[in-house]
Amino acid sequence: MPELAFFRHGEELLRVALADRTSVGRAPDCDVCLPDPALSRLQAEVERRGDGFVLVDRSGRGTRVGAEVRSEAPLTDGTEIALGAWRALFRAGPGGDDGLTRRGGLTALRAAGPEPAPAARLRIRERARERVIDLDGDRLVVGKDPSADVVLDDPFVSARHLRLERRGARWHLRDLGSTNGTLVGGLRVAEAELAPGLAVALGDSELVLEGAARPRPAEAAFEGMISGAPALRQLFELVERVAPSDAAVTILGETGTGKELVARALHRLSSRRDRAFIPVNCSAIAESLIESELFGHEKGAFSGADRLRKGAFEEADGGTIFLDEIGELPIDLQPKLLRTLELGEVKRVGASRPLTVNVRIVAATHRDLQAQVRAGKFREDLYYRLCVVPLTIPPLRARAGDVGPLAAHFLARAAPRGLPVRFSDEALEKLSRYEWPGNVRQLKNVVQRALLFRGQGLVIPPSAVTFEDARGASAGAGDHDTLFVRGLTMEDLEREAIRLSLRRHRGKRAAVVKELAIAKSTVMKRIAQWSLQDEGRDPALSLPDEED
Ligand SMILES: Nc1ncnc2c1ncn2[C@@H]1O[C@H](COP(=O)(O)OP(=O)(O)OP(=O)(O)O)[C@@H](O)[C@H]1O
Repeated sequence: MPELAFFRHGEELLRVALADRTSVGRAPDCDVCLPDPALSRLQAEVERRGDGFVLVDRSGRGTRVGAEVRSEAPLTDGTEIALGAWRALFRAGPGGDDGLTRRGGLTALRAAGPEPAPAARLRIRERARERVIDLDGDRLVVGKDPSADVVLDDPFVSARHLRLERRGARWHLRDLGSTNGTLVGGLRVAEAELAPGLAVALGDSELVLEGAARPRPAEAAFEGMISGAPALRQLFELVERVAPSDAAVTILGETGTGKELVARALHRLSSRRDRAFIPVNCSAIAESLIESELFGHEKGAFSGADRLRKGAFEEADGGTIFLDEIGELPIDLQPKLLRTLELGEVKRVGASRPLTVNVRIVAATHRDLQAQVRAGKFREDLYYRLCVVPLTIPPLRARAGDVGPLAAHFLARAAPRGLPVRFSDEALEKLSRYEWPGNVRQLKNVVQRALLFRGQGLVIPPSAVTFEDARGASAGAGDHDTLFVRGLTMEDLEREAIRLSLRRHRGKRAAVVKELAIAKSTVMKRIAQWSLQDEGRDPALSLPDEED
């Protein structure tokens, strides 16, 4: 179910499931009341529109969504909303019945059957009295009425004030329309997931959940990344450790292993998280344009440069630049990048003076960079500057056990709303025997195709699981501009064409419309239909219509 997760000082304090309309503001009658003087009484509302959610500012001053202050903004998975000292993160749909659950800061595989619920207790503070009860059942009502499961002798508590409900290993609370409201961590809430240790205030009384599963703050940063494999979990821990520093990180791994997801997690876990994350794919830009793409150009610097253009480094100032496919960076440009790394300076093409920038560099490559150095294609000094912290993502074939959970995850995301499709045991077997040259990206494509090929049934047979030729639809190095058509439907092709174009143009819809010569309304419709909103851009800064 779509939800907003609320963070204060980096700690996730509560989650609120989104109804058709959820109000957020300072006033006590908001669904989520944030007692923050920087906010209006009614700051914003999150409204369901069609299949998606939109944030509508009600303060008249705009609400910060991602990097910009907006009066209205569609929300995509991972979009951040700044609310005074609070941050809210929109999650389109947390792992539910796809066999996955989040634990220990990461999305982790549930071994078999439902996640065992840790023994939870409820500490009840009522004026001078304090007691602790075990939460044995699945739900209980708290109120003044003698029929309530927990009866409070408090004149400011309503007869049936709130309900606590267990969902898997977690506890949710719902205010039952109480007169004086329910406050969690100082927020007035209608419905929220409870973090253990956090006080729930009702009237003059307080409830504290103890001993239940606690979501860790880093969880949001790895949003969308699935793994039960020990190697990947160790990597996640390393990411958490190096993220706060400004050290240059290079992520090594085959194509489609999730290098960009890790780069985004590094950014989200750093103090730069509220600034820009700018991805640049060095293999997707013509060699003649890379310098201006990275460093910008002055007006008139070359023919066609009819206006000044800031480069990616300037755009990323204060934030993070992600140099994907760094192994493809032309050798003659490498000294310029080295200079930027050493001095924090960039010089626009055609400029006489450099500019100072403060950018954290995260690079990635599927190539063996050391071999590139030996072959004279990559400068050794640049290699050492970039690889201060090398992070290696193992290929999918080396992560036994990840294929099943990932397939279930992608299936749940791709299946029409509420359709309980699943892979047959034979289909799963076929998936787990495959070598996955295109790694997780290829698996995602295979799952989407299997869904289309399954016919009418709810159980996907092995015949619907088809693989592309050895290189795969997206499996080759630097093949973002190439489509392999064998086994693809027209719909697959259209989706891939739009997806690749979005990646090439860093998510800019107007550029996609121009490049593909498709009507803007069609492009927007397809992006929504196939959930491509995040392609080519940082979801946290996702502002779909703004730049067009
Ligand atoms: N562990 C994971 N859990 C869920 N999705 C994943 C995971 N790893 C990768 N993906 C998905 O696989 C696709 C490829 O990931 P990503 O673009 O980060 O790979 P990459 O290594 O940067 O690829 P390339 O080298 O081709 O740029 C994306 O759709 C991403 O969301």
